[in-house]
Amino acid sequence: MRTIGFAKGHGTKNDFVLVPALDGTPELGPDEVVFLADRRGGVGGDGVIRVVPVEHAPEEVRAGAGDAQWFMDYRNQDGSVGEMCGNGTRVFAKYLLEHELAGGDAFDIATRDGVKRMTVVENGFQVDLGVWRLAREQEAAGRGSDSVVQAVGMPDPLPALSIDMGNPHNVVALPPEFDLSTLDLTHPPRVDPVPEHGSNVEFVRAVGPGHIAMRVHERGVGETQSCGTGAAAAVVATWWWAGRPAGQLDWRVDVPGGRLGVRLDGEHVLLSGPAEIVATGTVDLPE
Ligand SMILES: N[C@@H](CCC[C@H](N)C(=O)O)C(=O)O
Repeated sequence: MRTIGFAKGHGTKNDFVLVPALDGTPELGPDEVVFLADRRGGVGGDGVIRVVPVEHAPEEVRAGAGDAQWFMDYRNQDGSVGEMCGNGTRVFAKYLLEHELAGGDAFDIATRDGVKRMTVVENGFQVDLGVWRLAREQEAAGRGSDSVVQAVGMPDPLPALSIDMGNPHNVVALPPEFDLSTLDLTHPPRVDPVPEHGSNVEFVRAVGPGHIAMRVHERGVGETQSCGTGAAAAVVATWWWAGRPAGQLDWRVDVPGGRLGVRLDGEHVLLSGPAEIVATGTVDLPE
């Protein structure tokens, strides 16, 4: 039996099991990730994050790590690898500071989507998520959308926009009067065309100027209380559909687990919000 240390944390209730791997171990296979993320038989979380010194990161991460000292090795609840996790970066940063593995008001962390700059801010952390991209620019520019999404509780399939935030998203806008709580996200939404590598899907409703509400169905997880890269994609899509207004660069995003801030800074997207570590302990991995 292998006994490992863990911490449990969340960012707007998008929750993670953090596993310190300070000498590069433990490695975790998909079954061990599924066990740790299991809310009944394991610790429980939307994802599992290993805290890995960059020198023990995979070669492709090390090559682009710059000055970053730590690699956020993120896995989804189903054991699959995710390139990026916006809420995860803040919880990871909180863990590093609490354990004096990082210091100061700003530092870099390495992810599978490159280096992310973390800054301590009043309500938690801000992360520079990097440059957003339309996944199918020509098609989106022509039609205003490039895919169609249908979920249980939506009267009809609706056009959506595929956005690359380092990981894949499809954002669908619902009418402002639509009650998001009527969606049934226990069933995965259908996205057409079917994304080659799967997709996170955001259901968005405008609340007011610079203010949206959303629910999200995450690839490899199911519905979560929050998704940082999803909030960023939702803002980008809403702003893009609105004709890219220069005066509307700061956004609030209400998610079931709380509120996130998103700032559009040139082509970069900055995400801010809280991060909490709520427990630490040890756990025995099954044989
Ligand atoms: N919750 C995350 C995104 C986690 C990864 C996602 N499920 C994927 O597979 O792309 C966030 O806060 O960004």
